[in-house]
Amino acid sequence: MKKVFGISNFRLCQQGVCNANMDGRDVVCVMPTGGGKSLTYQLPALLTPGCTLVISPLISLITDQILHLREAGVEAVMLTGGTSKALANEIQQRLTSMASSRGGGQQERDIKLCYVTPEKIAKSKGFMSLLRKLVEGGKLARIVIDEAHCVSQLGHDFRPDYKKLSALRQFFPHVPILALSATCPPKVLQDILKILHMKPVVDGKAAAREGTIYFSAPLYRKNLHYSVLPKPSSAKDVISAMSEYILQNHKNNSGIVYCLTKKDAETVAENLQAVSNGRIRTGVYHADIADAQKEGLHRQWRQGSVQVVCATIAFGLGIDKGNVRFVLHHTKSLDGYYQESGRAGRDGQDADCVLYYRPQDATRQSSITCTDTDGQAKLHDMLRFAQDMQECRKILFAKYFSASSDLSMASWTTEESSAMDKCGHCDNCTRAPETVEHKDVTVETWQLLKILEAVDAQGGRQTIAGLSDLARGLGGGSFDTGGKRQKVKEKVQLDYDAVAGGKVGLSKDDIETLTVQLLVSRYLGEAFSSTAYTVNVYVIPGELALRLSRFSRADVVNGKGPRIQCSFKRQARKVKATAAGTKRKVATGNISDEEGVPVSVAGPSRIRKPGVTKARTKRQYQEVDEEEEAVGVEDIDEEEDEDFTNAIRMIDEAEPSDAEDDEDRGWEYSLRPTQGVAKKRRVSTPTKRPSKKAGKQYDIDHEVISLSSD
Ligand SMILES: Nc1ncnc2c1ncn2[C@@H]1O[C@H](COP(=O)(O)OP(=O)(O)OP(=O)(O)O)[C@@H](O)[C@H]1O
Repeated sequence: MKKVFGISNFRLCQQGVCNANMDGRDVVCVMPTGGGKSLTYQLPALLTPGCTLVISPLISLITDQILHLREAGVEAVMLTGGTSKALANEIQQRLTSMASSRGGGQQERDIKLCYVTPEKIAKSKGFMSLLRKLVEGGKLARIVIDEAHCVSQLGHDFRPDYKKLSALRQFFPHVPILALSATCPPKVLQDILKILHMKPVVDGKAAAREGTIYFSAPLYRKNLHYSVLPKPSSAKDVISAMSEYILQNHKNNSGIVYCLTKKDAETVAENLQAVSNGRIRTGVYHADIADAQKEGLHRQWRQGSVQVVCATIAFGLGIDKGNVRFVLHHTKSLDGYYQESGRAGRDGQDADCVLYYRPQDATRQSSITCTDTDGQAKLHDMLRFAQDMQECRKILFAKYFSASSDLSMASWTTEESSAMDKCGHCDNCTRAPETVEHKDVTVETWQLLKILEAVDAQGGRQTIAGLSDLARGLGGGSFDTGGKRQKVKEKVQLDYDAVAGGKVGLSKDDIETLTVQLLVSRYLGEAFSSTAYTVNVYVIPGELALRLSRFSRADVVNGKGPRIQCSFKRQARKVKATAAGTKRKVATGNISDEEGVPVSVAGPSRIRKPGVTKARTKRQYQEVDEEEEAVGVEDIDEEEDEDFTNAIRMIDEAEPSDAEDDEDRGWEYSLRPTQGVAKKRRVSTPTKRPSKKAGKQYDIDHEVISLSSD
């Protein structure tokens, strides 16, 4: 370990996993991203005769591992769709000669680790035939399945070809399997065992000879400092904020900016470099970037000639660079935020994981996930997390994962602290008290509900931003009837006193923050209107609205009905946002300035009017290994072939149909670019009345309407 990998001590459960591996056991090992899973098979691979087969989901991940191993002088190879035919033939010849060589010892030229993508197992009969020869020659030491949660549809990264890995145990029943993952809730664990035909888990302390040993390490990484920063409304200002953040806090540090779409990644990379006058050197990484370019960028980033990689999710699994000091995110799912933040601080040193958020993100994301109930629930989890200015981020993650994935709270317990102990170093733990105002906003909530009821009664509807403006009396206090009842849209004057006992006395930002809180707590709901061009998101009274709106204003003022509390961000003296790149006080107190005065980790709270945005996103694994049949082994065993084809067919048939052709998985929503249309052009009038039920989709496909981000 010291000589080859330069590592002096084992981390977490590495030693146990290595030992179990050397004992030829089936093992499932769950360690956080960056925990050190690779060592758990790379070290045993060097210490046992034969070749260790590693199945890994992405070419980028494999390339990275090969790079490391070659640097360490380890005989490691990869066989993927991108491997040239000549090289593939050479590798296969080496493996074939290993298979036929006598004796159990090791030869100098033996391939110790062979990395493949799952497609190789699923589709290449020749390769399976070669594996069989290795097994017959006693030269297949173990099979490692990295990111093993990809076999399960219950996990967040299901990949159809992973399911076909069940053929491995069928064909090679005596080769030990090591399944590795960073996120593996109990249901997913059961799925992994079932699909890979691994034996049931046995007690690790008194492990019977047969059975899988399960190792898990705490998910909490204390060197990662989570924070949510306010995101400006215009794309240009977001770039400026990021540039400022990087130059102030991480001027000479490597980092990643995760973006929702490929286009976003390109724009952010270009603009970040431009806005910083070239001081921040950026690169772009997404599925459409050519492999050679990806490798080049990865190399430059590792060497430090590129400082920041602006990337989609494609730049993720297995990216191993120790000194990543910051990871910035646009709003996305909590799972994604957690997973991708794991790229930071893998060397154990402090790193910042920043989420840029503004309440208006609710609208953009909602328009993407409107047809997907699961997606909507996840969005609300994210909004709750982002808006929370009190609870420790570590505890929020622990609660979220234990609820959403049945991960036990104990997964967050470490030797030093329990899962429910505050981390003491996230933004909420270090927030200066004067930068947050906790307020009873029951009356304001009642007013908003009453205003929405009045708008709804006139057939109108309001976006988050529109409601905020209307509630404060902007635009002369009038609203559009929306043309849902009448053929022609009309402006109607809102009688504030009669409807809501006056205008709402909160700022625009505060109303937007409150609106999002009311959305996630179901006092408000969302309605979507799809047009040929976009999906618009409106707020409507939610399923709990009547609990409050049935009372009169006087009753509410006098304490009747539920009480609504909300936290609002307040302006504080501007300081460096977080401190992984600067001084950090990792303690229970607040961050202090030079004079010891507590200061905020939050930026300015003012949020400007949103511009036009496009709602498009695409999830994950664009980098699927397409070609597999091309790698030719001349002497394919026909009988084996047939068995193999049958086995794969049976697995295929057992799969639910929705997983079949889902190579570029996940959900996708595309939006045609919209111009800043100033005026509404009415083609016809929709006939349906809006429902008060949350989530109702209006049928206005035939209407052409003007578009804004909301
Ligand atoms: N015991 C150790 N001591 C010090 N550094 C270690 C140790 N084990 C692993 N590392 C280093 O930690 C980094 C992360 O390791 P590795 O890539 O194996 O993580 P991982 O668990 O596979 O993460 P991911 O899930 O993101 O792929 C590597 O740079 C590795 O060299």
